[in-house]
Amino acid sequence: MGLDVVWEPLSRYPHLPSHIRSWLQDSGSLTDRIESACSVFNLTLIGEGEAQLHACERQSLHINATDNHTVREVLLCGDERPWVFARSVIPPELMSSEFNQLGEEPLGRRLFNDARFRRGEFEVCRIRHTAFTPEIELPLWGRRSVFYFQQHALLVAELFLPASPLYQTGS
Ligand SMILES: C=C(O[C@@H]1C=C(C(=O)O)C=C[C@H]1O)C(=O)O
Repeated sequence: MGLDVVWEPLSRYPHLPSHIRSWLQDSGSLTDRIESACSVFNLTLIGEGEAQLHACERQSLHINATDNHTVREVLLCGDERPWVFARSVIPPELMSSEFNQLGEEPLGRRLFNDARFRRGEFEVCRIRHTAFTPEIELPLWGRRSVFYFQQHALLVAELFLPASPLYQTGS
C-alpha cells in the first residue's frame, strides 16, 4: 500500500482541533509518543526493499525514476491495535550505513539519537479511503517530512489509522 496522495503544508489547516494538530506536528519521535500512549507497543515490518516510488515521493526527494531507493513499510501498533502505517523512502547509502540491520527496530531510534539528521517541514494529507471501516469519521490524516543527513535525504510518511489516539479528543 502506498501513500500516493496530495500533500499540503500543515499551514493549510490553521484551525485544526488541538488533538489532531498535536499529533500531526509533533517533531519528536512518533515511536516514543506511541510507546508512552499505550501499554504494549509493537512494530510490524510489512516490507523493506527496492520498490517503485510514487511520483509524489520522487518529487519530494528530487529524484528520478531510475534512482534506486529502499521502501520500508511498517505498522506501529498500540495495545495490539494498528495505530500508524508508515512508509519511508531511504537512499541505499543510508540502508548500508546508518540504517544497517534495522529489521523491527523503529527507524526513529536511529534518527532521533543522531544529531546529524535534520528534519524538514511537515506536509499533511487527508484520505477518504473507503477501504477503511472507520470507527471514526473520515478523513484519515497523514503526515510526511524529509530527514536530511549530509548529502542524503530520506522521506518518512505516516498515516494515522482509525484506532490511533489522534482521533480521540482527549489524546
Ligand atoms: C521516524 C520515526 O520512526 C517511526 C518508525 C518507522 C519505521 O521503523 O520504519 C517509520 C516511521 C516512524 O513512524 C519516529 O519514531 O518518529
